[in-house]
Amino acid sequence: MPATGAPVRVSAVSKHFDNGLQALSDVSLTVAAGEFVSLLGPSGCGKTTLLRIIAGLATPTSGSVGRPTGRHDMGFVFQEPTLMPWATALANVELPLKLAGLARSERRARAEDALAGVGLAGFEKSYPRELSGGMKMRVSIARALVTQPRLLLMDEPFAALDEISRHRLNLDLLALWQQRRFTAIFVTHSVFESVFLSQRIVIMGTRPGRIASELPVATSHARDEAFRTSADYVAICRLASAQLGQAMAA
Ligand SMILES: Nc1ncnc2c1ncn2[C@@H]1O[C@H](COP(=O)(O)OP(=O)(O)OP(=O)(O)O)[C@@H](O)[C@H]1O
Repeated sequence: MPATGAPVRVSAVSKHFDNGLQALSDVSLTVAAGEFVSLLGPSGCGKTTLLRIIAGLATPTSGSVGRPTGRHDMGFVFQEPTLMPWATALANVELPLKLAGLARSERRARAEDALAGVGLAGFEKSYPRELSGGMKMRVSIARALVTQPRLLLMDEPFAALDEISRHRLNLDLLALWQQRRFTAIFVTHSVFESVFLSQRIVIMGTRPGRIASELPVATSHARDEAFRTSADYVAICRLASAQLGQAMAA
């Protein structure tokens, strides 16, 4: 039985780098257990810095973060799939379980399940060089989900993919989220992607990086391909674009 999502609370976080640059100013954000939230903003507004602070990969200069603390509670997907080129898809997905000391037979079974969950059954023995960009990203997602994390952090995971692959991965990610209900925080530059995927969009502005506004994606439309051409989608994209424009102008 997969674990359910865990809440995240970011309280008054600021971040100054050693070179004097202030990347984040007084950021507070609560993400409910099982919620899907996008961080949307222009380049340099501190999205990655905020995600790294939430992940515990960077420390805030002031403020605090509450997140699940178990060893396997968090999965991370980066823009680059960061796979080991010398290892098969299966071995790549097994890695977190191997590091955790799971027995070979169990980790193999769980990694096979995770690969099947992202539509890659039959590709267990493939090497990264034999896979398309979209398939490599699927392996990366399977590796992040193989420990059944309660929180999945994603930093522009689909930005380097062609539009068709990106749309397909959007749908597959949503299907995984609907099955497992992990909490998801998704960084993107794309208004369209943020509206398609999330329940709430947190819009960030620059100089210094901060939260400018929040927009609930209020729709009862199913998140399928038809949503992309629905009146709700178009209206919410328009609102998100306007708020992003305001955040960048402020
Ligand atoms: N280690 C660091 N030292 C100094 N400045 C940094 C460091 N890491 C990031 N920055 C700066 O902090 C600011 C925020 O960077 P960050 O990568 O979080 O933004 P972002 O919104 O994720 O941008 P992008 O969308 O381009 O990835 C930028 O001005 C960046 O140059």
